[in-house]
Amino acid sequence: MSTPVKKVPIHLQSAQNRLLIKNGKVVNEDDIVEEDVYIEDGIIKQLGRNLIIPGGTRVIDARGKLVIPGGIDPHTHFEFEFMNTTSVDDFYQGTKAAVAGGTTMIIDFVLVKKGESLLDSYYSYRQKADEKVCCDYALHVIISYWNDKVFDEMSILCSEHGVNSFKTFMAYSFMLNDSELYSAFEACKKLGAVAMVHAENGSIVFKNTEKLLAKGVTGPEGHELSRPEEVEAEAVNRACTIANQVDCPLYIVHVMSKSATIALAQARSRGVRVIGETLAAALGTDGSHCKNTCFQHSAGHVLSPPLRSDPMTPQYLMNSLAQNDLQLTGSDNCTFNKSQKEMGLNDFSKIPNGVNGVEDRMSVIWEKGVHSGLIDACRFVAITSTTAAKIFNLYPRKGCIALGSDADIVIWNPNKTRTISAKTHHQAVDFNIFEGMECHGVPEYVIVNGRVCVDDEQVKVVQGHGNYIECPVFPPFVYDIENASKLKPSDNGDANWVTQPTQKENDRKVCPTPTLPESSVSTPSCKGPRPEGQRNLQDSTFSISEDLDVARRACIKVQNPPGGKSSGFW
Ligand SMILES: NC(=O)NCCC(=O)O
Ligand SMILES: [Zn+2]
Repeated sequence: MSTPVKKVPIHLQSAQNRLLIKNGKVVNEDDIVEEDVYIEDGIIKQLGRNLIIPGGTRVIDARGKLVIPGGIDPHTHFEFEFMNTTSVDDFYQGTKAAVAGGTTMIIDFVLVKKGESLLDSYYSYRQKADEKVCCDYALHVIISYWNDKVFDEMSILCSEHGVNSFKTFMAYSFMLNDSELYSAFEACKKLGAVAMVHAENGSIVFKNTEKLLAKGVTGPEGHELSRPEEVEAEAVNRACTIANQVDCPLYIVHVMSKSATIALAQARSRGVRVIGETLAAALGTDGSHCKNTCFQHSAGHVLSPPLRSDPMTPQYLMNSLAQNDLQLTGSDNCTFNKSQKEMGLNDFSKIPNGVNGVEDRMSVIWEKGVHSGLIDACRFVAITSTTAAKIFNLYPRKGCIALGSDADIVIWNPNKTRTISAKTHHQAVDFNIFEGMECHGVPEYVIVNGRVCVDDEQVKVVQGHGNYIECPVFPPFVYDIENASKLKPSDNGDANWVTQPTQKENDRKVCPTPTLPESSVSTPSCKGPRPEGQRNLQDSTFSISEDLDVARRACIKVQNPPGGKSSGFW
């Protein structure tokens, strides 16, 4: 006989799904507004001061803190079968770590082995991920070979499965040649999908590797020697040329060097529609690990393209993000334990490529970008969340704090610090490339689809809480720039595209007509019966008193945040 579950009265059931974030500064990519955020059933339902909210709502006081859109990491490789092994962060541990660090959505890559079906590979990823993910996720699909059937399957993935992006490789054994890249980009253009590319000249890497090994260079230092900056920059330039020939917008993953950034910026200035992503790894570490004589340490930093030995690279990349020469950041989280890295003990080309970053990306970018004064909080939001949402056609559902948007929100305390360590991180991997880095900026609360999954720094994720998110084709921000620039989140909670409101309408949204003081409409308790074994998800302390005048005074829209406004991505 199964255990009976007590029924909860309907009004108490929904109280568990209500949340009010009070007194914080809401940061979007284009402004900072002092306003409260009311969430119900996973959706942002009200914004402003002195909101009328139902009794029993949990209240989180965000005074002195920033309320930002949850991070979107557009580049992870969880349980990725690669270089004769499998990455150790799976969809549970990987998304748990993501949430712990303030990322509320990830986009992973479906590995399609040469000759295998794209659809079958997609189904197998869905099967692996759906039951494990702690936050929402979407999927890019890898194109590792080319023929007509590949196009047919791409088309089905786009029309029936919400895939709107395909990644090609110019390196590794599954790289495409130029004519295959041409066909793959042409296909993306036809389908309205985002073409993505890993840009390194794989043929040169192969020849260099042979030469280095023959000369007896077998240690991890051989990794960067075999893939120097110009090998990355050449591929960036070639990929831009091919994409431009077929008039296909292009997304270059993990731009890791000055030379590659310059090649990308030059292409952009010629009018090529190319988007550049860089990594937390490249912004937070430099190539100094190459000089380390400890194999584990050096091998732990091996990824492709490599971290660069030029120590100015991280700052150069951050400046490029500030100036919009690069547009967004990912982690490329693809983690291997020390024992797996040892597969390359006698041959650097056998060290599984990949590092961590999904948990620490937000903190590292805050530290190196905002705390160091190179970017403002708005640009931080753009490069960690909003731009990814726009590119993959999820905006304004994701990537912003607006009426009708998903309640994927982080309460960010810029005054707290934490020190990164493999001993305390939530990832499965036994190494952390940011070990010992002190970061200002701590995600104190992380709300995923309306549920508090980091609660006063305590991680309380639920396996399977995340959903697969379908990404529609033809993202306006990639394919229809003129119209996209007129679009913004709706004012009525519909999360649909609407034209820009007038300033008056905007002010109304920001400062709704003051109503009764909150203390007179809220119930100072949310405790009540709940089903056996089920916690009230939104239980917490409740602040009763709030002075109306203070609340009114606090309703200030910051039009020009310090450090300047952030810009668009073309
Ligand atoms: N980047 C890396 O070294 N590993 C993951 C696979 C890839 O994206 O190249
Ligand atoms: Zn990758």
